[in-house]
Formats: sequence, structure tokens, C-alpha cells
Amino acid sequence: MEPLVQQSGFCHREIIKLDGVSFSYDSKRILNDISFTVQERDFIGLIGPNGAGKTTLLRMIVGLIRPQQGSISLFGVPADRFKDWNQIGYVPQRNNFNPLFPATVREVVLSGLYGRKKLFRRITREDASRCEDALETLHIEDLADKRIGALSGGQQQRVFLARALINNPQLLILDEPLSGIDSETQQSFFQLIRHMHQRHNITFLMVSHDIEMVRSYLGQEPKEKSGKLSFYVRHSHDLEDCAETDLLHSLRKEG
Ligand SMILES: Nc1ncnc2c1ncn2[C@@H]1O[C@H](COP(=O)(O)OP(=O)(O)OP(=O)(O)O)[C@@H](O)[C@H]1O
Repeated sequence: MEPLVQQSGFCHREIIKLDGVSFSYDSKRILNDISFTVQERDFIGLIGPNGAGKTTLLRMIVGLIRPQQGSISLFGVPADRFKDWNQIGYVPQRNNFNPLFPATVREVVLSGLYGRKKLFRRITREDASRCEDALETLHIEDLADKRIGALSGGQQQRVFLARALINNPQLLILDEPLSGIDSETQQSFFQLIRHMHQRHNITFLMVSHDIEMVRSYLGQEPKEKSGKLSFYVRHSHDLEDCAETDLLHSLRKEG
């Protein structure tokens, strides 16, 4: 067994480090000199008005666009050399999703695996079993064969979360997961996310417009502000044992 000191060091790893990051579309400066560090098992709520650059920042963190100034590192590795994308689950805004997309829930969840392996390769028994685990974890196994476009907003969010969880990531990045769903479903979805944060070794970065829900979990005041962006933070330390756990497995065990 690892010495305790090393374990707690492991628990406070830098998961995301933004250092003087700036970005402009054409000549319009969207993000200006942002520096912020996300530590392992932090829950970050990123709040800001429409157009403040929240989605742009997330897209930069997941490697879809590059900062024009400054640098980003992920799990201690410069983002342009980072390869271990399975460690990161990303749920983009749902309004980018075409409801006519002709895929079933199971296919959408399985497509979360394709990032690390070849597209259209055969699905192994292990892939299928991870998919079933993810479906069960999110309580959507009954929907597996339905067309994704035929589901309600809240159900679709569960599907996209299952897709992001299929690789058992250490970091989950969610872009407005609560928007466009009724408040009861919002509450239960947020409860599920909070549960994952409190009970599992997982770090969250979530964009939300629901300031009250964010404050209810992350506190009244942001830890940092940068331009129009506010970063609310809560660190989770409920587990005595900081060892890595298989998220899907343990969530399922707890029902
Ligand atoms: N591909 C693009 N080309 C040009 N401008 C863009 C592009 N994507 C976003 N923008 C502009 O950049 C600004 C920031 O957009 P972004 O989507 O990052 O903001 P946001 O904070 O996520 O907004 P919202 O809360 O409305 O989702 C907006 O003014 C937007 O119009």
C-alpha cells in the first residue's frame, strides 16, 4: 500500500491549470488573461452572462480550440501534448444536438468509447458491458433502444452523462446541463452530480446559469473572478480513503 502522504498528494493533483489564457474571435477579445487552477476533487461552478466566453473556455480545455496566449495543462501535462482524453468526460450544450440524429440511446452511449479507439470497429463484450453499466447507473436502461431524439430533455441529459461516464473519467466537464429541463428533473440531475462529487474520486467543471443552485452547493461567493467570469469552488473530502475507485461500479453498487 502507498504511504498516506503520497495518497493525499495524489488527491490534490492539479487537474486543470490555466495560465494567462486569452482568446479572440476575429478581433473581438472574448477571454482575457485567465489564470485558474482546478484541483483534484474540486467542484467548479463557472458562472457568467451570455457571451462571456464560458463555452469557449470549455472548448479550449478539451482541446477543440487553442489559446492564442497563455497555456493550459491537464493532469500536469501541457494540453498540446496531452493524450489521455479518456480521463475527461465532456457533455456539451444540448442545443448543439440535432434531434433528428438517427441513433439509439445505446449507440450514443457507446460512441463515448470511439474517441479512444477506431470508429466503426467491432464492439467487444467489454464495451457492451461498460455501456450497460453506464445505462444502469443513470437509470436509463429501459430507454436503451429508443431514438435519442424521441426523449425528453432530462432523459437526454442522462444519456449524454452516461456517454461521458463510459470511460470512467476523472474529470467531468458539463456545459449548462440543467438548461431546458423542468425544475424537478434539474433538482434530481444536480443531486446525482453532487453525489458523484461527494462520494467518488471525480472532479467537476460545470457551466450553469442557475446561480441559486450553484450557490446552494458551492457557497455564496465565488472563489475567483476574471472579467465577467466567476469561479465558485467546493472541494470534496468526504472519503477517508483517497484511492481510485471504479465510478460506474461503485455507483451501481450503492443503487
Ligand atoms: N465560432 C465562433 N466564431 C465567432 N464568434 C464566436 C464563435 N463562437 C462563439 N463566438 C462568440 O464569442 C462570444 C462568446 O461565446 P461563448 O459561447 O463562449 O459564450 P458563453 O459564455 O458560453 O455564452 P452562453 O451563456 O450564451 O452560452 C459570443 O459573443 C459568441 O457570439
